Amino acid sequence: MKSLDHALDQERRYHDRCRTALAATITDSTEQVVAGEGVAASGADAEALGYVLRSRAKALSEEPDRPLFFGRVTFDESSAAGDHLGQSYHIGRRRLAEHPEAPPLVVDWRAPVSRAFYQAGAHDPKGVAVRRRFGWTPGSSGASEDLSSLEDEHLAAGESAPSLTVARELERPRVGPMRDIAATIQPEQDDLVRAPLSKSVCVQGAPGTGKTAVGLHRAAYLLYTYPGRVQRSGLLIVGPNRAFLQYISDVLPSLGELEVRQCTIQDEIARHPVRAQDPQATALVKHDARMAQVLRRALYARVTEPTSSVAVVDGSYRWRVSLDELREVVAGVLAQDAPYAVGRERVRTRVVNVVRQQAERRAGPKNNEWMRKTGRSIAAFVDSVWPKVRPEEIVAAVLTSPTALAAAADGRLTAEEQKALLWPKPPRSWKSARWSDADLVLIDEVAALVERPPGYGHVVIDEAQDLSPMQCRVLGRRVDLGSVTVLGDLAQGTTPWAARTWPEQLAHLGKPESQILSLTTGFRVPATILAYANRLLPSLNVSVPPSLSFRTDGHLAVQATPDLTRATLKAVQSAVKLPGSIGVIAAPGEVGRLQRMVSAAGLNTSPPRVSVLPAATAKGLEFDHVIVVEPAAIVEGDARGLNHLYVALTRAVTRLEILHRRPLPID
Ligand SMILES: Nc1ncnc2c1ncn2[C@@H]1O[C@H](COP(=O)(O)OP(=O)(O)OP(=O)(O)O)[C@@H](O)[C@H]1O
Repeated sequence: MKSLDHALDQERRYHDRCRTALAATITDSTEQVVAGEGVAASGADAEALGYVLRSRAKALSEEPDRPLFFGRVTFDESSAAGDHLGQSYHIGRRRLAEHPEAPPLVVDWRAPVSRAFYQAGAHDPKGVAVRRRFGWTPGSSGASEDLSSLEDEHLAAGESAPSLTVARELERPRVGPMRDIAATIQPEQDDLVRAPLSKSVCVQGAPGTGKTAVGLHRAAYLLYTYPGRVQRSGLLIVGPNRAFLQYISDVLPSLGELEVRQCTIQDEIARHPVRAQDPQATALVKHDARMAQVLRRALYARVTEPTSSVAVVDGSYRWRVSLDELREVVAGVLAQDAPYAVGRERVRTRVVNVVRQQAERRAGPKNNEWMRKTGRSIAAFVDSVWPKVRPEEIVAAVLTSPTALAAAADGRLTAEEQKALLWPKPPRSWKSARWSDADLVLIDEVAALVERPPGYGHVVIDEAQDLSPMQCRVLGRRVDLGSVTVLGDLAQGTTPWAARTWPEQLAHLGKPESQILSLTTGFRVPATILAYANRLLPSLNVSVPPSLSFRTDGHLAVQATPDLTRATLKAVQSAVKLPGSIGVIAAPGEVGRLQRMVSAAGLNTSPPRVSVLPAATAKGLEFDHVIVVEPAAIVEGDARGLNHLYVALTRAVTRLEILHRRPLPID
């Protein structure tokens, strides 16, 4: 006991030293902003240097006050310890040193040396003699006295026991947004987080296995490990909805990464406001991969064969390009399969070149100005064979004109599917069209055929099972040359087009080479609740590896009641007496009424602890207490109703209460 107290005291003193170093770093960075502007060679350099220093000072000062390390590894004298023989390192969310050249007091969790902290085990200690985990008072703002416990594993001596610190962290009540898991990343998660930038991975993971956490930590890892490449090419995180983005919004900033774009797929393609909603039959056709071919045909139907030769007046000369030559030019450019806008310019350039050859034979070399002028003089010809188009115009034509649609969709869509696509009341022109969500996906498809969109170096896609083939294409073309981290669970597919297999989804994303891996240890849902939810799996028509829960705690109650409203109110009233967040999940039609009831009963605390929501919105979120109201109503009226219920049941961190009046749709 005495030696433990002594060790704790030593570590608290070390933490004091780290705090002093951090305070000095913040002061230094702020001073450097001023000094940096003075030392730069030119105004532009000063601007650039000032920007870097200001960003660093801002990032440091915006970091929350919190403990500066969470772990420590001490290497042994074996060859497995490599360069770190006998060394000891504290590990935290950011590197800390007393001055830039000094050895670090704390190493960043993403540094190569930290890997041993996450990966070492008694079966393979990786040169680690002792792994130490620190226990801090929950919510600590980093006062050294808050260091309340430490736990040592003597790995080299073959000692291995489940960590109490990790278990405590997993069982902590969840209030507010998602937390980072840098202190407790598990080995199978760490492998995914640290996969090289060039590698595309697809993670199939049961509810609560940490897919979202892994995706966010992978983003932070890539930014740290490949700073130039990733920042230059850009990193994008795509989530299913606003509530989810809000929920995850604190994780990257808490890991020191403030500037990553996190958005929904709708945000990424929001060229117009969404002002219409498609019937499901229509949306299903619009989201089908065959629409890509239909739209391509519709776009290239605008390209027509030249019908007469072209004459160019050039001072006293008159040059001619024959019909055969023009046809050859257009056919040649079409065969190159370049983006539509590039093709249009190539037609112009090639015709100009034909004219130039004639002109140079007769009148000597021609300069760029001559080329530009000649290009302008054949504008009418270019417009006639390869007209300028707006993507909206092409989509509107397909949705308005049965003949244009039939020509583009012949052999691809059935007559019934074509009928489902046509607008019941077409707008006067595309400019006054009321676009739906799916229409924006179609517009993006055409826009990318016209001109390639700028891409990202890496895209992390969460809840990827829910993307339609056409949405996959939206993201795929934005990461054409980069890599992806695809995260999802086929069993949680709730959209009408949700994927049934990963290879299919990856093909739509244009990343068929991605390695498919699974996470099978659940960190959210306690074993009893998971076992109950898993009874739905055989009915979900997907093949997913079984998962096991890390958590043995938890409480499950299933209650039949004649009065659902009263029972829900009572359940919420009892839940608010316990710590943690509360989620009431019900059929969409019931949500408004239950929300009003919760407000009327004065159960809305500030910050709010009770959320009433449908399963689709609860996706990706978690609550300490979940109250699922009338499972039969959640299931009915939706082809993926059982998947919605599976999502609802697997949001619970500690307690799940199921209230029902009708028979349960669970065997
Ligand atoms: N290694 C870990 N240490 C501590 N907490 C963890 C760890 N891995 C996951 N968690 C926690 O488990 C919970 C579930 O994680 P997460 O939301 O990332 O899972 P998921 O697989 O995306 O779930 P779902 O499919 O249901 O959306 C979160 O609270 C997360 O912080």
